[in-house]
Amino acid sequence: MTELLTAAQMRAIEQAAIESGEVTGLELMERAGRGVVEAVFEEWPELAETSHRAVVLCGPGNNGGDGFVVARLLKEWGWDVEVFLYGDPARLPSDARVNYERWAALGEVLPLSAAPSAMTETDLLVDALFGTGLGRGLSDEFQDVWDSHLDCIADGVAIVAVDIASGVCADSGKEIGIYAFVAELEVSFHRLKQGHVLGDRMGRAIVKDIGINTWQHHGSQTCEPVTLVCIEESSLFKTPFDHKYDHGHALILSGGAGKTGAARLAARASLRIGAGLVTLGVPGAAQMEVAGQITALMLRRVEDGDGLASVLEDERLNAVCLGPGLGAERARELVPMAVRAEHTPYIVLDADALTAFAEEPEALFGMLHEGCVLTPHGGEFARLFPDIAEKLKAVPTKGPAYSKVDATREAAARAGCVVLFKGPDTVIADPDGRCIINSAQYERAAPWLATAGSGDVLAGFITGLLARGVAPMQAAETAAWLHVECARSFGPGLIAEDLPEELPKVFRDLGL
Ligand SMILES: NC(=O)C1=CN([C@@H]2O[C@H](COP(=O)(O)OP(=O)(O)OC[C@H]3O[C@@H](n4cnc5c(N)ncnc54)[C@H](OP(=O)(O)O)[C@@H]3O)[C@@H](O)[C@H]2O)[C@H](O)CC1
Ligand SMILES: [K+]
Repeated sequence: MTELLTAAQMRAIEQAAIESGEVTGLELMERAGRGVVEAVFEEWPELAETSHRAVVLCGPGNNGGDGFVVARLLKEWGWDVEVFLYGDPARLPSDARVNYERWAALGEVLPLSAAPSAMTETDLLVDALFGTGLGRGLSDEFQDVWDSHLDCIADGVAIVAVDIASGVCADSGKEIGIYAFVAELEVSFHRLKQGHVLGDRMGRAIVKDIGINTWQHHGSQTCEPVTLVCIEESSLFKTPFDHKYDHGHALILSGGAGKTGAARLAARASLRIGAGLVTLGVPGAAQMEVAGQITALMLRRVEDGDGLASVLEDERLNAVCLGPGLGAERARELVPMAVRAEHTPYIVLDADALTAFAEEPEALFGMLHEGCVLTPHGGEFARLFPDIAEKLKAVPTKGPAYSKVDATREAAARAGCVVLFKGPDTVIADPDGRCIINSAQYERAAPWLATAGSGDVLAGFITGLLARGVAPMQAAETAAWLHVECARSFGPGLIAEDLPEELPKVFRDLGL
């Protein structure tokens, strides 16, 4: 399980490790600097072959301290290294100060204002200005250096950020202020921070171990760390002795004539992910249209709320999906029936089933229960949780900033069920605060997933897993992960119809 930490959690872990006597702060700083150099040579092997030039920008805290270690190690490697410091050396924290002195025995430290001219002729730029201690936006004093770093990017200079690019909030991934740096490579320590996978991050983040072995959970930390999705293949297995009813029966409600495509996509996805049976619930006017399009899927007429209530008396129907192509009016009538159905444990609400309650979200939340899963994209999220979306959208002036993790946790607590907030950084939270991120960034980037109907397929995947008896949180995370894997496996040219059809290949690759 890959944990992602906040700056406060990382500080608590570091503090606990130092207090336990396991390691000193100075040792951690040395390992951090060494990790950065190793990572640079792994990322750009040509830089390890001969000596080169480096410019190291150091800040006033321990991030700057790591920078002095990097400078010393590169110098010892035979490089030509120039170091620039923002701030007063006398005010550096003690470990950073020690490394400042160690560097000062080898070379000069110039003020940051002198850096731009050196930055025009470097092979490597090391951004060690600010890390997890970023408290506010960078002031105009940084403008020239920031402009020069843009020139470095344009010139193809290798740029590495120590921990995280300076000016980027480690908790939220948001840029604080206007002078946030960009780095091709970010080298974080012990664990990635939440900010490395939230937002539209550029570059690539990797983790270097700095020898902190124990997870010390501090009393001051109320939340367990967020993790990256980790799927359990065992929840997807079928045995030769299973009957189709052992894998549940999903009901996907469709909209009227001419609007049935989205529900059919969701239904196909539910079937492919392994629900034993999948039925489309359609109004009479759309029956012929749907009947002509389906084979393994079944069809039931669901005209209105009463019709749905009577269909749901069948206890074998254990998961219902409402939203894709449903239409707001039909959603307002059917959603209350579905969430209140006595024998139906699992409900997925997507698209129209969310938007239909934009005027009265509290009425919706009052009906929901722990078997429900909401799957909003950004727009739907803002309609249901306008105040939370407002906080998330606000331009931050200080760190740590309100993050998509904070927003999703707050939404799940308010709704009283699992909320899956879509994006390249899909965040999934349950009402207890458990939170997981499915990152489709870096090596898992899936740009072709942004296509019409892709969300309907995701809703169908979740519904299918719920029908199979997978618990809501795990169903949401497994579905989100498989959704990205299908897109990556198919590759360019992907359209939503391809996603369920790619699932057998993804399953085979998982060894199912
Ligand atoms: N956690 C670990 O295990 C290790 C972390 N290391 C490295 O240390 C940094 C975190 O160090 P820290 O000293 O806590 O924070 P920073 O270096 O990021 O920055 C703090 C100083 O910066 C000042 N600050 C903050 N924002 C601004 C700003 N916008 N403009 C100017 N100055 C700013 C802040 O001053 P204050 O006035 O706010 O108090 C501090 O002086 C972590 O990222 C790692 O790189 C270890 O070395 C290895 C182990
Ligand atoms: K940095």
